[in-house]
Amino acid sequence: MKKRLQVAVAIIVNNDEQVLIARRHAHQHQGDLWEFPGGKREANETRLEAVQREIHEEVGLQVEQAEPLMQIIHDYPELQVELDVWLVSEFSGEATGKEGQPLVWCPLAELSAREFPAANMQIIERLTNLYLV
Ligand SMILES: Nc1nc2c([nH]c(=O)n2[C@H]2C[C@H](O)[C@@H](COP(=O)(O)OP(=O)(O)OP(=O)(O)O)O2)c(=O)[nH]1
Ligand SMILES: [Mg+2]
Repeated sequence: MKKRLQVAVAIIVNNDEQVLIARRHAHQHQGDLWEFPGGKREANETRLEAVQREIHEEVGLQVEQAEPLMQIIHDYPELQVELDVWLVSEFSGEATGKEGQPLVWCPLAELSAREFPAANMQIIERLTNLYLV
């Protein structure tokens, strides 16, 4: 059986319609690709707690309010991921790459020009429809 990871992912959009993206380190799974910040949910936490913790740990922001956007199950050759995607409508703090990862506030219209893991295709489509159509 392939391993399945439950991953909390945050779409953080600022007032200039830019989305926070981070570059995954080369040695990580899906390395060198861009991602929406997030990570694996721990056994003792809710989905919301997971996204709040991951965002604080990785980019130093406080998630004040978030709504579930979509869930994606995607099979990579080596593992399966379940992305639990949240739309963060309110946050505080200044984004910094707490794990040394490059961060970019990327204009929504330019997201599709970046390389993301295959599982992210649907997210980018959804965001394009939500904001740009
Ligand atoms: N964070 C994030 N992970 C993604 C995205 N798309 C995608 O396929 N993934 C995959 C890559 C990884 O297999 C998994 C996330 O794991 P992770 O490496 O971020 O987990 P983590 O933050 O808990 O990291 P670690 O403590 O294990 O180093 O989900 C995305 O947009 N954001
Ligand atoms: Mg992570």
